[in-house]
Amino acid sequence: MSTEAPRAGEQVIRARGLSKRFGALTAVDHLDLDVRRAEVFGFLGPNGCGKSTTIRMLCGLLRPSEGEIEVLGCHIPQDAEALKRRIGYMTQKFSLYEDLTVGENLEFLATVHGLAPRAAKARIDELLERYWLADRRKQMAGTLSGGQKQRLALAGAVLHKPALLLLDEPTSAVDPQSRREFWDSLFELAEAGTTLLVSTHYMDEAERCTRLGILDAGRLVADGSPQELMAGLPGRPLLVDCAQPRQAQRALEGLPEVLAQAQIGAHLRVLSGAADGRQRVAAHLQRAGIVATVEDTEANLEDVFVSVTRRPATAPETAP
Ligand SMILES: Nc1ncnc2c1ncn2[C@@H]1O[C@H](COP(=O)(O)OP(=O)(O)OP(=O)(O)O)[C@@H](O)[C@H]1O
Repeated sequence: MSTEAPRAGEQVIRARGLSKRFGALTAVDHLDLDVRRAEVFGFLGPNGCGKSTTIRMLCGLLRPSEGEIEVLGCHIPQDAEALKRRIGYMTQKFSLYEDLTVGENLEFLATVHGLAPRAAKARIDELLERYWLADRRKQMAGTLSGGQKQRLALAGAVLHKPALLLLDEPTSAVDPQSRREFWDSLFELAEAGTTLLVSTHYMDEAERCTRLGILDAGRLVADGSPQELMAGLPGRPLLVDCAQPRQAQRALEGLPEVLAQAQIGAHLRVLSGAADGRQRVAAHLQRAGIVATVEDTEANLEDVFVSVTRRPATAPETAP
């Protein structure tokens, strides 16, 4: 087991054949995963596809049914205790002590991590400044706003300067401004050499990742940089603008030139597998009596998501 901090380009997470079964349900199904130092690796996938289960196995919190895991040179689950001192883990529930003040939450964590009192005080002062919480030090954590709780949870997760930070939907409970600020903080950490694995349902967040893994029903169905994944789309994306996108979607169902389609807002996005897909889709809609304009459009990550999972991405608050 290595105790050194990983060097640039060095592998931080390596998983092979990772599986987790809960009774008859296979939540994670023979997953291979490689994450290198200072990557911001985004984990995407529909609800229930196995993201949290995978993250919990990588942290050593959940025992795999099958497979090998090596994180920061630690073999999991054997070296799970040693690994816990070198990683940070944060979930959407934030895991704060609501009846302790902001300062007391961090002091408690400093004790857990065995920081000497003087070093703990300096580190806590630094983190309270960095995450705009200095004026909240004496406030009960339970009375903080969602964005403030999120910043306190991040401060707690990085208190011991972990080499790897695993974040499970850390932004699902906060507003768009707090989400952007939170991601700026994540990039600061990555620039300083921290490796990040973060699960999200937000495509704007996924676009900011250096690499993405998309899970579907426990399997890794896509892996690459956002640019690579968009360049590798199997068809051409089309934007269908019409008054009844659902009706248009039904009319196009089953056509051989339609590889995938999803309603995004008031539009229908169609992935066409034919060179003359735009004309064919327009003609088909016209024959079905649907008034629509069909345009070629730039590929985006939503198209990638739909093409590999056959479902539109759903942000947590809009999930069924
Ligand atoms: N302890 C458990 N016991 C039984 N089933 C479980 C347990 N934990 C997770 N599951 C099941 O495993 C599957 C994967 O769950 P997981 O939480 O990993 O998905 P997810 O991708 O993180 O979902 P979401 O995006 O909704 O958070 C789900 O069907 C879930 O119900």
